[in-house]
Amino acid sequence: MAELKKSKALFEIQNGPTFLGTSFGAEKSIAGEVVFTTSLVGYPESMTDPSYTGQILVFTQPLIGNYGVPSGNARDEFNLLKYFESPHVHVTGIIVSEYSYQYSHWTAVESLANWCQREGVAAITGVDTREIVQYLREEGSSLGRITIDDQNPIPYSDPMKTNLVAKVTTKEPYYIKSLNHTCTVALIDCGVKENIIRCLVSRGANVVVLPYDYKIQDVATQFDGVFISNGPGDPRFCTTTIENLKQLLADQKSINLPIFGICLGHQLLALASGATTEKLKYGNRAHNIPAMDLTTGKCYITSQNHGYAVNVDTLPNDKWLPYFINLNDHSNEGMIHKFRPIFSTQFHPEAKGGPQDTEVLFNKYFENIKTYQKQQSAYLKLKSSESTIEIESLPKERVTVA
Ligand SMILES: NC(=O)CC[C@H](N)C(=O)O
Repeated sequence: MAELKKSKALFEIQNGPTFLGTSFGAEKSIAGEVVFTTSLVGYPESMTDPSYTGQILVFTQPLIGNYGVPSGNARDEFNLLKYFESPHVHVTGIIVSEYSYQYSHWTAVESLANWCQREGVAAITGVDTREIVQYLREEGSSLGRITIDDQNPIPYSDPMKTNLVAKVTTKEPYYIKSLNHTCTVALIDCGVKENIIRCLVSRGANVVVLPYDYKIQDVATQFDGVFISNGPGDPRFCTTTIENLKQLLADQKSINLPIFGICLGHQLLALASGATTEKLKYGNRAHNIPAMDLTTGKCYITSQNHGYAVNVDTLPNDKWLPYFINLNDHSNEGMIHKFRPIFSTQFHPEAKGGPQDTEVLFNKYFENIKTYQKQQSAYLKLKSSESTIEIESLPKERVTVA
């Protein structure tokens, strides 16, 4: 392992407090939106989750780095990344109270410091993360920056004012094959986590991953289901996806098509249905957030990472019902269509990290798919697309360069 240069680093919150600490990541000054997570483990998963693009992530867990970082090259039986949620780190910087200079884990191949340096991610240790989080909870998510040593500070900038999804979506469609194929799903990639794809292929779906702005409405009837992924930023910037989804929802040919959306996917589906979204004061980022299923009264402990939420009062109630509610702040956690096989959640049923209690929602999606397939074989003629994708010839992994 390379000797770690322990430069001084300054963390500043715009119009807020400043903290002097020690850099253990890339010697690169950065800026972004400061958010915090109260998750106890899972820093490799969180940092490679594309939904964190443009953000500086504060870990409230005081000791970070003690289990190192697993291999970003390891792949599972579906050729999906085994330990990461995408090939690269998406946070611009991380803030920890105490970085563990020693690490130990059977999957670790390098230290968190090494990884941050290779990935160009700023990292600062030796600051009071309790004080930072108290500030953010009072004042709300804020802009911040990390300045290394005597480098010039870079200007504060708000990543939420840009279309971040365009940055992280696959540049071309690609195709992941299941080992026990029963159906084919089109996944709209707004910054998809690897474990979402795994949850689909391991249940029997061949998954065609499409760029966020792909005209899904033109090809939807070629598939047994549509899935809308998680992703970074303000959902209202994803105008092309919202417009495409509007057209998909309005298309009579797709009236029985199962649709499932997670996190940003939920917000986009809500916007396409006529609802509005709002920015939460400081968001929900944790692995232990209680969400109640309003159709059963059952409560689940869920994995979350979001800064925006659907305004439940704006859901058109002739068609939609709120599905889950957050039992901490009572924000909306999902919606379900009254007559069609469509539902979505604000939390992450695929977890990684976090509890897998709500993974059963993928089973529900597959039940909807099975029903749809039966209907389709009865009315085979309906299943005609205006255009079709030559699935077998698509690349077999995420396309990261245009
Ligand atoms: N994980 C996600 O998909 C996040 C959705 C959205 N970017 C938000 O912050 O609310």
